[in-house]
Amino acid sequence: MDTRQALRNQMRQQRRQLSQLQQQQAADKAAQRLINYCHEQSIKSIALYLSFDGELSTKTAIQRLWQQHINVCVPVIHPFSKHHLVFIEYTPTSAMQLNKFGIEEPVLECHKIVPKNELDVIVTPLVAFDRQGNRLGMGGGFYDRLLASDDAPTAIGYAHDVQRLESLPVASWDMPLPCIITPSHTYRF
Ligand SMILES: Nc1nc2c(c(=O)[nH]1)N(C=O)[C@@H](CNc1ccc(C(=O)N[C@@H](CCC(=O)O)C(=O)O)cc1)CN2
Ligand SMILES: Nc1ncnc2c1ncn2[C@@H]1O[C@H](COP(=O)(O)OP(=O)(O)OP(=O)(O)O)[C@@H](O)[C@H]1O
Repeated sequence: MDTRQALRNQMRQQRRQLSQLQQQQAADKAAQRLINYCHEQSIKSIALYLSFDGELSTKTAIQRLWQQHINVCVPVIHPFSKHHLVFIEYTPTSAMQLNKFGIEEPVLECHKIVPKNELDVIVTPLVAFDRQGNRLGMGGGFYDRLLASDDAPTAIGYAHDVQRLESLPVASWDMPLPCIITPSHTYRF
């Protein structure tokens, strides 16, 4: 198994071991940091992910973004373009289903698709990050592909503190992040 895959397994296990209480407290603290970031950057439209596999929960953040009338979108796995995502408007009344990975996503309705260049920021999930802002994801290359195009908006990371490492093995296609929010820090790179 290569180093990146070994690291993924190890870091995914770490975040899954956090208790429900730790998860809840982490989600609340990170949400406050994300709201501050959105105010500072005058964000009106934001993409987040819907958490699974011990990821830092976005639930509190999404509730608060809705209260502030910021448009929230979440990724849906593209039905036929392999390893691509589309972003769909997400509201308290969205009809939901599970995708092939067991992650919640809104039912894909074309008129709810938001082109990525209409988003002010994309909050990416990650498995690990390092002191330079490098990001290791689940291994599908979904976010790397998305962020490689010229019209992609700023992407920031959202993760537990335990997902931080000194340094990550970097691949040529990896897109480093300018900002990563954890429950206890807002890192700028
Ligand atoms: N919450 C969330 N949503 C997301 C992502 C994410 O990382 N987090 N993704 C970010 O890219 C995309 C999904 N990417 C994924 C890539 C691999 C696996 C996964 O569980 N792989 C299994 C093997 C599964 C299989 O082959 O059927 C594994 O590694 O154990 C899950 C999601 C889109 N949505
Ligand atoms: N911009 C791109 N264009 C085409 N293929 C890409 C691009 N970026 C990554 N890939 C491919 O995607 C695969 C997975 O990449 P990688 O292991 O870096 O994913 P990841 O960052 O962990 O996952 P994700 O971005 O989904 O969270 C690699 O085999 C790589 O070749």
